[in-house]
Amino acid sequence: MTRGFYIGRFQPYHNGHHRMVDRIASEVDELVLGIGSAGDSHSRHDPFTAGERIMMITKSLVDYDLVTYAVPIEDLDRNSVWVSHVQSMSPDFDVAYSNNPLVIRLFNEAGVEVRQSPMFNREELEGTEVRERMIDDGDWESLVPEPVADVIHESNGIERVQQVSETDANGVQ
Ligand SMILES: Nc1ncnc2c1ncn2[C@@H]1O[C@H](COP(=O)(O)OP(=O)(O)OP(=O)(O)O)[C@@H](O)[C@H]1O
Ligand SMILES: NC(=O)c1ccc[n+]([C@@H]2O[C@H](COP(=O)(O)O)[C@@H](O)[C@H]2O)c1
Repeated sequence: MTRGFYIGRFQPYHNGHHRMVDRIASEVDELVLGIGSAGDSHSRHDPFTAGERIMMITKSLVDYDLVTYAVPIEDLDRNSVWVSHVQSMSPDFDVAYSNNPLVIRLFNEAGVEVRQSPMFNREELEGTEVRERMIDDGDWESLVPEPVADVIHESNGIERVQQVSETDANGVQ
């Protein structure tokens, strides 16, 4: 039995994340999705709450033949103990998945095996691109699994992203 751990901010969970999970699913029996920066929401960089991100992930993975757990992980000011913090919040795992150089370094230093994946269609499948399209009333829905679009509409997410991204009269965010 192998359990994996995949950490990301998932702001929002998009088709690039989904393709990575698809690939991970062929290597593990169970997967923990760590929802990073869990305390952050209502900003241009991090518009969605941990709860909304849990819904996006849970509904997108419902048809997978894989036991999944979504676990919110708040940020710490101390990188050197971050892996212990993650381990204290998550079910035990055998291997971590990430393409983020800091995350890879911290897990490796703590003796945890890390596997990377190729970046899938990174010109479009990037959280920043999805959020920019939301702000510009562009086609963001084709970049996310259908249940993610439903969760975002249900929580009036587009109106929120647009409003928190506005600058005030002085150009300050
Ligand atoms: N298109 C993609 N293909 C494969 N892996 C991806 C893709 N997009 C993101 N990832 C990986 O998924 C993990 C979580 O990514 P994250 O939630 O930061 O998304 P992002 O698209 O990089 O978002 P943002 O633009 O908001 O920083 C990281 O390891 C990241 O490298
Ligand atoms: N010291 C810390 O709190 C610390 C260190 C490394 C990564 N993280 C978090 O892990 C997540 C990594 O995900 P991304 O690959 O999506 O950036 C982010 O939420 C990031 O803030 C936190």
